[in-house]
Amino acid sequence: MIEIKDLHKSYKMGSNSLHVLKGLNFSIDEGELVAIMGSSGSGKSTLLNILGMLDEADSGSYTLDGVPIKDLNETKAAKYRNKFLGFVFQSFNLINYKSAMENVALPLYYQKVPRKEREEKALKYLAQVGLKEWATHLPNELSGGQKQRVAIARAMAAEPKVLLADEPTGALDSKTSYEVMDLIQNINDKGNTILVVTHEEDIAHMCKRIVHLKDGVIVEDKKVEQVRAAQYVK
Ligand SMILES: Nc1ncnc2c1ncn2[C@@H]1O[C@H](COP(=O)(O)OP(=O)(O)OP(=O)(O)O)[C@@H](O)[C@H]1O
Repeated sequence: MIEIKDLHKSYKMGSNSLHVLKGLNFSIDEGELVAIMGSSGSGKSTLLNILGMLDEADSGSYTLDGVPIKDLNETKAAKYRNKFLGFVFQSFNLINYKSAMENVALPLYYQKVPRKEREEKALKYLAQVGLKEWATHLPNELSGGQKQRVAIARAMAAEPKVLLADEPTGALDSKTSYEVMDLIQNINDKGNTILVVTHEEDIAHMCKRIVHLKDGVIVEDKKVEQVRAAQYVK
């Protein structure tokens, strides 16, 4: 599903350059649930932004579902991104003046899905994250965990093959974090490929594989022998 080879990324800072990703290699198969771990500044978000086609590497290759990303022009890249990738962020990124249902329906609006169909779909995805009865509520009437579940429903409504989650539990207490990870494990069980950036060990151990970044290089890439079921950690 995802293959990167010798990926490099630097940021220019005046006359200096900060080499953030230093030749990363890995491949991720369809249906994997992978944690990307590392301390602050190790390059996790930079990597996720490149995988999410929100940023480009300086060199190396990135192939998504068999297509080399470099070969796509801007329009094709945007279409490809919308089709294949869903995003979840630490700060939820919901639109405050839109209801939970309208937030979930938003990607469908951009896909030009007719109104009735997108409302039905939005309700279906809200129901899947256990929030159907909250459909008409605004984000500020929801708890942090509920907001993140709306954000996950919104990402899933576009039916992406790959879900990229950047610190999805970073703003949540432990109990709520586990509820969100339980949802992520359930979505993965249905076949979606999911990458979760985290710096929390216990969250990483709820994934099936951990890729550990340090100073822009992969220092460890291991299968989790006993994946923790988030459902039972309360
Ligand atoms: N747009 C940018 N311009 C300049 N430097 C940047 C930019 N984005 C990130 N950096 C720097 O690149 C390094 C890696 O940042 P990145 O956000 O990828 O790390 P991270 O592992 O996700 O960190 P955190 O856990 O704190 O979010 C950091 O030193 C950061 O300051």
